[in-house]
Amino acid sequence: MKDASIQTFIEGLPKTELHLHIEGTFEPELMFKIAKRNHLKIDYADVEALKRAYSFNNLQEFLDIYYAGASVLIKEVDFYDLTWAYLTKVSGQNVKHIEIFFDPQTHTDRGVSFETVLNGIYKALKDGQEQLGISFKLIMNFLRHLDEASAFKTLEQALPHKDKIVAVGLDSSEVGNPPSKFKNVFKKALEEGFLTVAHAGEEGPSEYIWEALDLLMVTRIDHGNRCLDDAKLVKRLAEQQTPLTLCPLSNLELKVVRDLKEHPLPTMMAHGLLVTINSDDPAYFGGYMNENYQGVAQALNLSKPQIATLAKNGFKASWLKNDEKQKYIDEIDRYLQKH
Ligand code: HPA
Ligand SMILES: [Zn+2]
Repeated sequence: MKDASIQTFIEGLPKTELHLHIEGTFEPELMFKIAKRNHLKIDYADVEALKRAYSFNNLQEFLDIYYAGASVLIKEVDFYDLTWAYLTKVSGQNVKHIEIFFDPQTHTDRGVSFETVLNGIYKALKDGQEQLGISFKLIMNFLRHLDEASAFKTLEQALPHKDKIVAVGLDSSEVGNPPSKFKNVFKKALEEGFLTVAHAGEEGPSEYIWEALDLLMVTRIDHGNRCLDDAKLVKRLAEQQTPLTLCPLSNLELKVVRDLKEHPLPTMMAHGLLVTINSDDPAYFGGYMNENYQGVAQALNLSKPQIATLAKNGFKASWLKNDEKQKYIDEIDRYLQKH
């Protein structure tokens, strides 16, 4: 049974989203609509058949379906509609600030121009800021299963758009593609003034988290579950308050955890780590922000103060200015007192 008061508490809480792949918000209904208007075929007969395929044993099985889905995005308006659908969804969940990923190589490798992708996403984000009051930062991810030369080419394409892209990150197939593979391109990105983040320790070992910190100079670790294998690493992350962007429902669906009751979140909180809740690829993993909070709150029996701490961590871990962070943190404290 869901605790109604916890659910209502989560729904009303001001929230951030710091780990979200915009291509992972592609709902089957919209996918079929866009495929149709682009005269493209999807391998599944209908929405229901496609949804039945969303059953994964690991990250790679998910990625294969995720890249196939993204392949019907062709025009700027497609990227706009994708992003706008996400924004309207999370606007209804009281999400106030987002720092989200896009994967240019998924599209440029199919012949879609970098600007088509970027402009569609960016225009929707601007409209979302004006019409829905959601502030945003945009992060460009390199696909780690491709080589560093391809990442360099992508970085070159981003250089005229520093006004729109604030950071670079690293995603896709983790095991066998360590952060060190991309140290030169991240060095160049840092010299160009981009912030850096990286997926590390989702399926890959704790060594990859060390590499992300020491070679890619990341300001946040995306996932980071495996840090708990290494006490020295946990100490470092806690001392530096390096944020971890956790994604509970993603971890469950990709079998990173067997059950949400076994999620490492409480252990991480007990170690003083700055952990945040995020949705990763909500169209594929069965839930947006409220559902991710609700999932861990219920499975781990979290209290309202603990849930409020997670929401405050989201603002602390963001790249908002300090006074903006404080404004939301104060708002959450007042909200907690009233509820
Ligand atoms: O969870 C993820 N991990 C790695 N790459 C990804 N690309 C989309 N989602 C993910
Ligand atoms: Zn991710």
